Amino acid sequence: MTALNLINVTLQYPDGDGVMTALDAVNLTVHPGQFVSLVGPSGSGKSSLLAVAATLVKPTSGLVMIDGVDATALSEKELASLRRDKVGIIFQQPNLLASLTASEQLIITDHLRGKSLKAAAVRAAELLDLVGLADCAGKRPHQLSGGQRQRVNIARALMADPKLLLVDEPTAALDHARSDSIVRLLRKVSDEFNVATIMVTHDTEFVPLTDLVATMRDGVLTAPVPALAGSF
Ligand SMILES: Nc1ncnc2c1ncn2[C@@H]1O[C@H](COP(=O)(O)OP(=O)(O)OP(=O)(O)O)[C@@H](O)[C@H]1O
Repeated sequence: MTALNLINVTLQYPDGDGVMTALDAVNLTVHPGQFVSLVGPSGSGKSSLLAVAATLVKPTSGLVMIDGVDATALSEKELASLRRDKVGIIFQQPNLLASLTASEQLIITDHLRGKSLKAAAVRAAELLDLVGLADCAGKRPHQLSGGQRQRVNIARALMADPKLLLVDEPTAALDHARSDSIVRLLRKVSDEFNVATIMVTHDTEFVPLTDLVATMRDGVLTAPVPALAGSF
């Protein structure tokens, strides 16, 4: 079973009298445990691809298969539960709730899914430990560094045990050392959780930590190639 399969996906926006093609017949297959870098110039369609894969934006045409389910055939309600159960989304800015502790940020997501508070608290503690924040469980966002907040963000995205992790510029707000450790953490998460991860990045130096790299240009995606140093 593939975690994500985009088949001939085209996304167009109205643009004056015509249309702007943000995604042009994009095909992409990502298997469980694969870590894919998505690179390309500004405005080439990377965020559009993530939004379509996250089922937040419906493509103009084509299929979006997540864990074997065709998301383009689902109702809004079915899509919301597919997203909640199968997709973890990590944006550049963590968007943590200012009044909640690190642990509560995680617990609340599981509680909203109908899990018991006790089970959610156990899972939250495990995940905070995994991301290296066992000592920070009781801290609120303003007591954490930028890198620590991004780690909470990653842990929160893992609460549902997603099949697909979509990560948009996770290192954009971080210095080099913190960026490196965040990408290494995502590598570890992909391996240990067998989750398919797509990371949009401008930092091509971190691409070799991933398995494959795909390049976007004017809405067209090149087939992914092995992400070896110097290969892209
Ligand atoms: N909601 C929208 N309405 C109209 N056009 C849009 C919309 N969202 C994106 N676009 C256009 O689609 C194209 C692709 O944008 P997108 O944000 O996906 O690129 P990107 O590669 O992620 O760029 P960046 O690296 O700057 O974030 C751009 O020309 C953008 O202006």
